[in-house]
Amino acid sequence: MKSLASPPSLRLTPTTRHHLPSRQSSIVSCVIKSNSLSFSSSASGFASPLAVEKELRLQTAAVRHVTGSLIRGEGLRFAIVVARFNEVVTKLLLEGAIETFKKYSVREEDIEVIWVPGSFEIGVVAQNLGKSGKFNAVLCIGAVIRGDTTHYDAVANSAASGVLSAGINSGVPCIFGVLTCEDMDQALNRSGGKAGNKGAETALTALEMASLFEHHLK
Ligand SMILES: Nc1c(NC[C@H](O)[C@H](O)[C@H](O)CO)[nH]c(=O)[nH]c1=O
Ligand SMILES: CC(=O)[C@@H](O)COP(=O)(O)O
Repeated sequence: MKSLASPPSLRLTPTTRHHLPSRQSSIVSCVIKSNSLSFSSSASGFASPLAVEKELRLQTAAVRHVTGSLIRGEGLRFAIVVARFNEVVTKLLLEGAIETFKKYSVREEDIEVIWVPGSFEIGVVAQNLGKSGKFNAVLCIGAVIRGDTTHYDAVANSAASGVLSAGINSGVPCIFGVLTCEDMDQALNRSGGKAGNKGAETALTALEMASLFEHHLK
């Protein structure tokens, strides 16, 4: 029995039995388990696993897969909206984001940083920047940390829906880099501590989305 990795376009139900027409007009039976194919027979009248593999490749070769690239940052322009609230955290997230942009060949002069009082204010500014037509993506950075009241939920949810609306209304990718944490420890862990730097991670998302729009969706 031979097993081969399933191409990404073949998302078939686990353990479903499928009949695949072969070029010699015989029928091949195979069982698809998660991401691999197991062929049940090679008796006469059945194509060999190799023939099936070839067949599958032929069937999926025409499907176009489009993703943004992380290796073409040069020439892309980014705005970063940063909340001053919990600045000790947001400054670290910002540093992570800028370092990442530079690592991926984004020029310093193509990065603009705009400070706002708190995460609640990010959305309206992101939308304005998106609509300006000057940027390929807008990265939004903030840190919402739970206090004693329900204020946390209002700010965190407004920040998320504000950034989402900004992207949809402007047609420019607006990336959500706002931490929503239970306490300062969690926030510091995510801004260069034990859990990495979410600012750096969201910069990668911004690069991928900017490249997707620039090279494929315009
Ligand atoms: N508590 C947090 C805030 N609160 C401030 C709001 O974002 C806003 O500036 C104010 O309500 C005026 O509109 N902001 C954060 O970014 N993080 C918080 O934890
Ligand atoms: C998450 C916050 O907005 C925070 O500053 C508010 O704290 P509290 O809920 O104690 O008023």
